[in-house]
Amino acid sequence: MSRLEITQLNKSFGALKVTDDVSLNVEPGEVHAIIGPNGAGKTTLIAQLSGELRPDSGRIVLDGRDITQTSMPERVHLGLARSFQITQVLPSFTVLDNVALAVQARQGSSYRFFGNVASEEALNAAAMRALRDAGLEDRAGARASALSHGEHRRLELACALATEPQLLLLDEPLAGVGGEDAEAFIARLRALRGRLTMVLIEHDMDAVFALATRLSVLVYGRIIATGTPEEVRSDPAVRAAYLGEEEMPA
Ligand SMILES: Nc1ncnc2c1ncn2[C@@H]1O[C@H](COP(=O)(O)OP(=O)(O)OP(=O)(O)O)[C@@H](O)[C@H]1O
Repeated sequence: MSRLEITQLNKSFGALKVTDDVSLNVEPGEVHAIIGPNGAGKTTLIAQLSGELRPDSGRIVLDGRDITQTSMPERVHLGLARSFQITQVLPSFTVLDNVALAVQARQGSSYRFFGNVASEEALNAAAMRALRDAGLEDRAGARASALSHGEHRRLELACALATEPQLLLLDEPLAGVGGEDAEAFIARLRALRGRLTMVLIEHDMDAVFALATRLSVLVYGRIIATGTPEEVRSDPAVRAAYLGEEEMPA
């Protein structure tokens, strides 16, 4: 069974068709990148997957369950997390406490943050696991406001991981992140490959080709190609669509 099945999804803003009959399967453990020129409809597609936007028609199925009409919080509960959107980092809280709050949000009211030592320890242990996966464990005690931009993005990743998602939607995780920070981030995401399924939108083509197991290319709301990085890279229609836009690695 596919982790995610998107069938004939359509979404328009007025006369502008932004998602045009999109069908796509994402298999468990894969990193599926969605690339395409500016304005192709990538963010709009992700927003429909997260539940922020409702499609006009079509179906979204997560692990065999139709979630097309399911609310955003319920989707999170079902194992779908959108990084960089579902969590708001609290700057005056420590890195660890920020992630612990995200763990607590997943666990609902069954845990209390204060008052019960055992539950607090469990909360912190789960938060530390997420911090390790995001490569931020050595910054656990720092205030979130003291983090660099790259570290801040990894904190957001840790908060998303704290919800233990089956499917993680990553919307331009490397935006504004450069150099070593970007490399560290890509290494973290690579290490997570196979453990959870990811749908990735990213403008940095080197990162996309380093991470994606498969890619879909979106142009004017339509998927013009889906395949492995090699297949997509050599597809003439894809190269034509990218001409004069973003660079495709040779
Ligand atoms: N809420 C909205 N109302 C009207 N038009 C919208 C809305 N959101 C997006 N659009 C339009 O839909 C089209 C697709 O936008 P979207 O942000 O999904 O593209 P994108 O591929 O993510 O672009 P980018 O790579 O530049 O982030 C654009 O033409 C955009 O102006």
